[in-house]
Amino acid sequence: MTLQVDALVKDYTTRSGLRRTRLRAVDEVSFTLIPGRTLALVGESGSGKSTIAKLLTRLEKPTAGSVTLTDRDGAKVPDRRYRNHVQMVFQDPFASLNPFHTIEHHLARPLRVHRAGGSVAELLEKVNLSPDMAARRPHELSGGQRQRVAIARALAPGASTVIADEPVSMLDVSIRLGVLRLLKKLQEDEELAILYITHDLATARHFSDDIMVLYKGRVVERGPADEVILRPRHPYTRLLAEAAPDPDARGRSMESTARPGEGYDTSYDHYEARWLDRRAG
Ligand SMILES: Nc1ncnc2c1ncn2[C@@H]1O[C@H](COP(=O)(O)OP(=O)(O)OP(=O)(O)O)[C@@H](O)[C@H]1O
Repeated sequence: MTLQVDALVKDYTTRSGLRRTRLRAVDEVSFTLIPGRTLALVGESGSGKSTIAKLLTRLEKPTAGSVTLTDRDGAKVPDRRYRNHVQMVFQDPFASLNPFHTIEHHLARPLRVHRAGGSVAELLEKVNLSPDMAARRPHELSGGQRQRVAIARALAPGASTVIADEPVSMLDVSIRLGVLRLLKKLQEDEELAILYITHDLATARHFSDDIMVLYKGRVVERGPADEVILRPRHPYTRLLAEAAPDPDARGRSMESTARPGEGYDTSYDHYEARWLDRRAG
């Protein structure tokens, strides 16, 4: 399945007193989500990222432009099947699961409704959770485990495309990497197409194939992840890149200065976790 987004526009009208003002939240945005690839959508607060997510998941209607899902043969997927294929993982794993229902309930329902095949145990295994989690309720799980359940629930209807809107920003820094790695693994094993929405350039670089930078509703830059980060062309991307340190460069300089047994562990994991930690603090 391929999700083709063409010249998408979303205008909002706001009122203050008698005055009505129109705001173009998304301005002629086009991109394609391809199986087995992750595209990062990066931009500051208010740049239009969540509006794009709402348009792709059909929570909102576009003012202009189109979103089309096509199968392997290039045939358009009918609207009634669109929702099975395009699923969302939200920022807040606490709000997105019903506290009164077990994990079993959360996962069995979409399996049944969409007759997608597979079992709750298989879904849990895909997201690296043990089968005994099924009997628990959301409050008995950690934030990371809940987000894994949210990902499993997105997969349950047989999703081919996942829109992940800041999927780790509310999680404890120590477990963010695990959840991002899981998404990466699913992208590869399940041939998922992922739109990774974030304001964080460092994780966008490491977990995405391509990056698209949004500024005031417009795409100002796009390309392979490394290229966008290392050779940003647009001044706004440069600003973002300067604000986010380059982990590779730091790793190299640490290696060259630290003697064996002292200083930092330069392995990617530790570095990234520390770096995320620092940002959070
Ligand atoms: N329902 C709405 N009515 C009016 N304006 C809206 C509405 N939703 C979003 N906007 C405006 O559209 C613009 C884009 O908002 P959006 O939430 O898509 O940005 P964002 O990049 O996702 O930001 P954040 O990272 O803070 O979530 C903002 O100026 C916002 O105020």
